[in-house]
Amino acid sequence: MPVGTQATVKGLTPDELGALGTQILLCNTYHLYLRPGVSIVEEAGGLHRFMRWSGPILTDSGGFQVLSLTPLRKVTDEGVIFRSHLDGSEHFFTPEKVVDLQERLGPDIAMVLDECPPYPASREEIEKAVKRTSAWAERSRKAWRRKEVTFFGIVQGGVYRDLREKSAEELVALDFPGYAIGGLSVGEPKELTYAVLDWVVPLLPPDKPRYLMGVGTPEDILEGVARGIDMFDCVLPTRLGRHATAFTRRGRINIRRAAYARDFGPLEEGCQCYTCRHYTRAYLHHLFRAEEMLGPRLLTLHNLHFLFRLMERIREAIASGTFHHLYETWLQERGG
Ligand SMILES: CCCSCc1cc(N)cc2c(=O)[nH]c(N)nc12
Ligand SMILES: [Zn+2]
Repeated sequence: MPVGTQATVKGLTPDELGALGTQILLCNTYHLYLRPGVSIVEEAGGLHRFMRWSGPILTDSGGFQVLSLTPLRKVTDEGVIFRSHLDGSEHFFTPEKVVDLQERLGPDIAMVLDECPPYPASREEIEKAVKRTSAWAERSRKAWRRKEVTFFGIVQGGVYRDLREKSAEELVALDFPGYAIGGLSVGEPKELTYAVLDWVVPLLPPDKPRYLMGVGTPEDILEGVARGIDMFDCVLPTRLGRHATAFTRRGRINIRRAAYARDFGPLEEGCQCYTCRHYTRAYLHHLFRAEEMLGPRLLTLHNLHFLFRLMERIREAIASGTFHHLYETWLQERGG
């Protein structure tokens, strides 16, 4: 799921996103609440009309952004007091308010307000966050009115097995249509990320979607799928694309490097994306050196295509019962 935080996947049009095979876009309640404001999106007829994207949209609740973007904030059992990273104005998010904001934005899937502690965090901090996250999830479930918007619960619990199991059990008891695993991809070692998945996924309903928030690289996606994850979001393909870094089967390349100045091959041999079918590494190298707008756009197109193609191959492999072969060969090739 490409991240389009402020109602745009940076540099790409909805037509380009559709042509790539994008399934769901992510937008961010925290950012849209601050700018342009929910009322303007509501007056436009909701997010799909405002940004001219007719496909599915998922919005994050903003809890994570408040904790990561705004230094001045206070978390209480009632909700989160924070200051805007734009103008320092003070705001107060409660689970009920965040449900209302998202019902007015009108995504297809919305995340309830959760508390995602930083990594590392003490067991006491994690315990408090799990308690709040479950209480807020229950309040969100009760405040949910508009059924065209599907709310997912978010499991927290840091890297403590018993707290992860407690959080999962309390969220599952609230019977959400889908579940996210939060509190990961916050700087913890990869082995711990995967261990948490081994603990939590078996506790989630097998017939409902599982969404691993904030992940990830091609390797992380394979590891996540191997542990039962269905949905991923990540800023990597777009953010790396804007900073001249392209995904390839053999790892990442930074196209600004002098080595590519006279390299007249495609970014990746065999890649069928628009960028690889039309342009050479030398041209992309030039665009970035010249700081031309087209450079970031073309690398973003390639990176998103690369991840979508990987997911397509994963689906095909699962359907044909050969996923673990794909998993083994991909990770071996990458020395992963
Ligand atoms: C647009 C960004 C979507 S994912 C943001 C995110 C990323 C990561 N890594 C963790 C969390 C989390 O624990 N809770 C919430 N609400 N969001 C998280
Ligand atoms: Zn390509």
